[in-house]
Amino acid sequence: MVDYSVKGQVALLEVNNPPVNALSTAVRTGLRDGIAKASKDPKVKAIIICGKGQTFPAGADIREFGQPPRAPWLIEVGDSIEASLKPVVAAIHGTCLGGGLEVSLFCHYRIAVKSARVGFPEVNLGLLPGAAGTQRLPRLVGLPVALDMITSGRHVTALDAKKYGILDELVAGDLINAAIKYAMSVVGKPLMERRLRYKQVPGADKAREVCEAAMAQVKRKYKGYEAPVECVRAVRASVDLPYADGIRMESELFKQLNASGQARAQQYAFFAERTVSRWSMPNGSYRTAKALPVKTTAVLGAGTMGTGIAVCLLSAGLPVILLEQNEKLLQNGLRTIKALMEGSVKLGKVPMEVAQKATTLLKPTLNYEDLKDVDLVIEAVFENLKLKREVFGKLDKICKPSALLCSNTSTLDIDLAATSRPDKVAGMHFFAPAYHMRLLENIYGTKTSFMVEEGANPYEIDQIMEDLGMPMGPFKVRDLSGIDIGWRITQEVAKSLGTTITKETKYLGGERYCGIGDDLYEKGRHGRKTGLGFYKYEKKGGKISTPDPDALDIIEAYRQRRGIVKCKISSQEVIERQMYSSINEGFKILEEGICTRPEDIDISWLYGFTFPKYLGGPMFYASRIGLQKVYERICYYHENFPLKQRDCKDLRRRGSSTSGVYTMYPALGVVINSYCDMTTDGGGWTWVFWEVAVDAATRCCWRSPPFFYGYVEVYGYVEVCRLCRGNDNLHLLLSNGESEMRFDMEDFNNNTRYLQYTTFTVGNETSRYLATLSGPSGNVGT
Ligand SMILES: CCC/C=C/C(=O)SCCNC(=O)CCNC(=O)[C@H](O)C(C)(C)COP(=O)([O-])OP(=O)([O-])OC[C@H]1O[C@@H](n2cnc3c(N)ncnc32)[C@H](O)[C@@H]1OP(=O)([O-])[O-]
Repeated sequence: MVDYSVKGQVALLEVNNPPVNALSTAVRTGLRDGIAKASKDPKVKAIIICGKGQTFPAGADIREFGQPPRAPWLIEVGDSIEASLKPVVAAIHGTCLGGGLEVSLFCHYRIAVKSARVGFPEVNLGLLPGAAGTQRLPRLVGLPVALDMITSGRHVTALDAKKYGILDELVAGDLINAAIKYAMSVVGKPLMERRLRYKQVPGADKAREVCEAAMAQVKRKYKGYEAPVECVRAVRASVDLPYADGIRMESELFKQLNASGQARAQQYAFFAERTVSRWSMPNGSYRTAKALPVKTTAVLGAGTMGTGIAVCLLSAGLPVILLEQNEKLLQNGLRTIKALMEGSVKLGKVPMEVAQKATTLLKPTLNYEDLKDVDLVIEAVFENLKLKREVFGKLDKICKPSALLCSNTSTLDIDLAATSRPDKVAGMHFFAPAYHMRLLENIYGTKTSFMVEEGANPYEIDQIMEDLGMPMGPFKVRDLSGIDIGWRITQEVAKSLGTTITKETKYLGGERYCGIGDDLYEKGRHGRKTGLGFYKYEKKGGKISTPDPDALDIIEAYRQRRGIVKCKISSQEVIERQMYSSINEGFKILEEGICTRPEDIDISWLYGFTFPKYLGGPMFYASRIGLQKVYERICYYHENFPLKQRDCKDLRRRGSSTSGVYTMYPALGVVINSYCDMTTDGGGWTWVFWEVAVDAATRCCWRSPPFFYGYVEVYGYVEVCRLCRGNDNLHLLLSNGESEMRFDMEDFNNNTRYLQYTTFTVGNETSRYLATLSGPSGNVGT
């Protein structure tokens, strides 16, 4: 894991743990032993620590966080590096992150290539740098930079890192040769002043103001997140306490965070994000699919979504033809794109050169003929089926046969596009703002406005959801995406059902219908674009929202017209009704096979709706609350606030049976009672092989992802079972949310079948656990 060699008078410790050289137990051991060996070798005058392959260590091995910690601790390894009597140089390339950056801060010198990046991303995993990073970085760069880096988790370029004083030198050409030369140049120089533990934090006299301002900022910016708050506390200790006490405090705070549900959720989100990229469908998977080349694109419609999508494509360096139906709309769209590009440059999201190039890549047109050679067309016209069908008809005639014809529709059936090339037609639903959100997906939202109908205030609902960590409440989102868009969608839905919406419509397609949006629409309150929606804005297209008594009057008039008696809805109920209906919908999506893994749903929420990562996503959140409890509350809401037109009084009874109960809420109940399947990853490995016996009934709820790790809920006894592939073996992790049990499967590398049969105790209940593994050459067994 750490390759040791001596080049002339320099010992080279090369971390060799692909893919990212994570600081696993074996790597930590290798570094400790390498330093000891080099220290004893009289030929060696200096030591270099670097990474083999693509990067310097990118951090601790995240997969080890859920396991009992194993020595040597990173901080002990670091202490031995710092104590070395021979100079130690960190030679950095790739990403030097988290524990990797901590290792480099124990070194006496740090040099890097220009393309390298450094950072402390622990905060994104619900943690803080726990191997002296919070005590050593401030000593090197001062509080403001340290606080910014540690609380934001951002990656810093090598150029900036040199400016801040993190790096001593940037080198060009071969890194190892440059490092050897550099190491020899520092031999004999005093090391004491290079040992950060002995330094004072620069600007310590301003510590109080700086830390208080940072604390206020993280509380505002990262509402609900624990880690940024503890990061500030730990950094402050670098000034308030002697080094050793600061380290102790850092360690305490690290342990506290690591044991919290938030860290677990954020680490789950990290791996879930990687899991969902390994998609698989009946006719192929990420392994077999070949990407179609897209060199030229076109966007139809220069409204809010069309311009956003154009900015997204231009920012990726793709040429875009923007088509509109008349010159006025086209010019409006061009102005919007220019303003959005300028805004993105100001926010540092798009480099200036990219924005400048975008002006040459954008071609406006009113003529469909100009689209004949493009590889990809994204239609973003009004949500009107007739119009969309017309557009697709034209595109089908004009565009080359290989062109992909995509629709940004959020609601219409893509199969209705009616072209001669259905295999080249797809839905491509961007989330607003399209140039900012990382998700291209479609998961249906919540049923919030029911609550407003019953008496809740939209501003309170938004505040509650924002306090939970959502960047925008659901009503601000509706104003952003356009109340007129929602209105058009429901008109189309009604049309497709052969009906029309009136002031009295209470159900549409058998589901409860809320007409508050229609009333706002009729008053010209179309959201941000008109300066009025649920909120009032400082101008048309403005961003500063303020509650508007006129909107509340419209809502109250609506209630009176409908004879609805206003009732009080508590914060807890707002959260439950928002979250649980989404969770229920998530289980329905799994049950219907639209998604195969809970991670797919969670990632859609994390990136589509900016769901707070510290909760992990709605499905993960459900697992933490406990499915039994979630299910009971769903039953309660279903009985008291039915979303469907028909009677649902017998839900509780039916929900406990395995026969399908497909009304709005009970999907969860159905999935609770399903069994976990065996699956294969398409590459010859079989991964899911468990059966958990809980008395007579086996109750698993989540299907395991067909890849290297997954989660399975075992109702009533164990919360999470996780199958992980470590670097050199396979293990299974069982957890009840507080403690975890690990089962190693050491025969994995020998491709032999392995049977593990054991008993374990969780919450005073003893269950039997049986797991069987087969390698590529074996058969699946149970
Ligand atoms: C007390 C000590 C305190 C220290 C705390 C820390 O250091 S906290 C840590 C602080 N560090 C961080 O938070 C850095 C987290 N990592 C990253 O941000 C990115 O991975 C990257 C920028 C390093 C590379 O991006 P990229 O797009 O080139 O690649 P990619 O993202 O697709 O990953 C490739 C594979 O590597 C895997 N893997 C990655 N990192 C780790 C890890 N640390 N561990 C284990 N595994 C890790 C990843 O799961 C994936 O595996 P898969 O799915 O193929 O089986």
